[in-house]
Amino acid sequence: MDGEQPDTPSTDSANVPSGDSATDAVATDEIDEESAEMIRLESVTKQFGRVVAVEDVTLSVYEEEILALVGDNGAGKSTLTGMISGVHRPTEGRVVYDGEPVRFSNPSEARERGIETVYQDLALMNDLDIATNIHVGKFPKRVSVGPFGVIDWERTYENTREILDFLNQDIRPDTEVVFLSGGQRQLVAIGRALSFDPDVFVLDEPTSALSVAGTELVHETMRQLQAEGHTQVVVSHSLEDVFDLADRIAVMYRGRLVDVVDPDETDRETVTELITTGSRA
Ligand SMILES: Nc1ncnc2c1ncn2[C@@H]1O[C@H](COP(=O)(O)OP(=O)(O)OP(=O)(O)O)[C@@H](O)[C@H]1O
Repeated sequence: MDGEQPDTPSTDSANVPSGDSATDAVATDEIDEESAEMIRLESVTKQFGRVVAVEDVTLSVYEEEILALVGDNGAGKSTLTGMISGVHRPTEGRVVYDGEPVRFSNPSEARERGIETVYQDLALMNDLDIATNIHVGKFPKRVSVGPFGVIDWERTYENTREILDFLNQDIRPDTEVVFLSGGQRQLVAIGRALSFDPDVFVLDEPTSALSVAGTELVHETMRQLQAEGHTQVVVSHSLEDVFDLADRIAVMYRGRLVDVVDPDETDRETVTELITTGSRA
């Protein structure tokens, strides 16, 4: 807020909040020096009027990693991811994407650069089929006269078949979404994001409403996205999710980033403590 933080932290300090040497030791040790930095949030602050939703957060996201963002209600997770996905602009600080400072005005600009967000409320249209849900707003068109064009349904269904194949779903593209399980619906939402061919996925609570089987389906897909080279930032309330999936866990508390931990070297009690008190016991 007061600009005391340097604008450009060193690579070592780019993953951790300042002022906690124990934290620094954990967070820097686990970074693979070969990993390329995909996103760097540099001292970002976001204020809504008098509310400081995010305060002076510095955090890097590395290529092909799954970074989980956890924190209590109102901790600032959505606001932070919103600054990556173009929903919010930082009040202070900056976002560096693929080595270049960016200032997205809206999610479309982030999408153009390869950042795609999958929201928790899927907003799928139940009575329409999978292909339509995936392509709505961007149907492939056949050559036509005038501004409207004619939808190329053959390509629409072919594209959808390819996406469903990638997702290992043996479902017809013309299946109405109402007939799908919760997990499959979430995969359709991921499939829609996938159709933009992004480098980075920002996933907001992707399994919060799902059964155990649905959760596993989404986890498998996220692992597959990772294997295909995608970078993922996932907001989650579920420590089970986070410990199962994440390469690193970033913990927010009252707008601040309080720690970045390696799930293989941390237990759930420690992360719960960080979420609820902002520090380790
Ligand atoms: N558009 C907004 N206008 C005003 N205040 C906002 C706005 N968006 C978020 N806030 C406030 O900023 C703070 C952080 O909210 P945010 O939604 O980022 O937290 P969160 O960790 O995602 O919470 P949750 O887990 O409940 O979704 C909260 O105090 C919230 O009320």
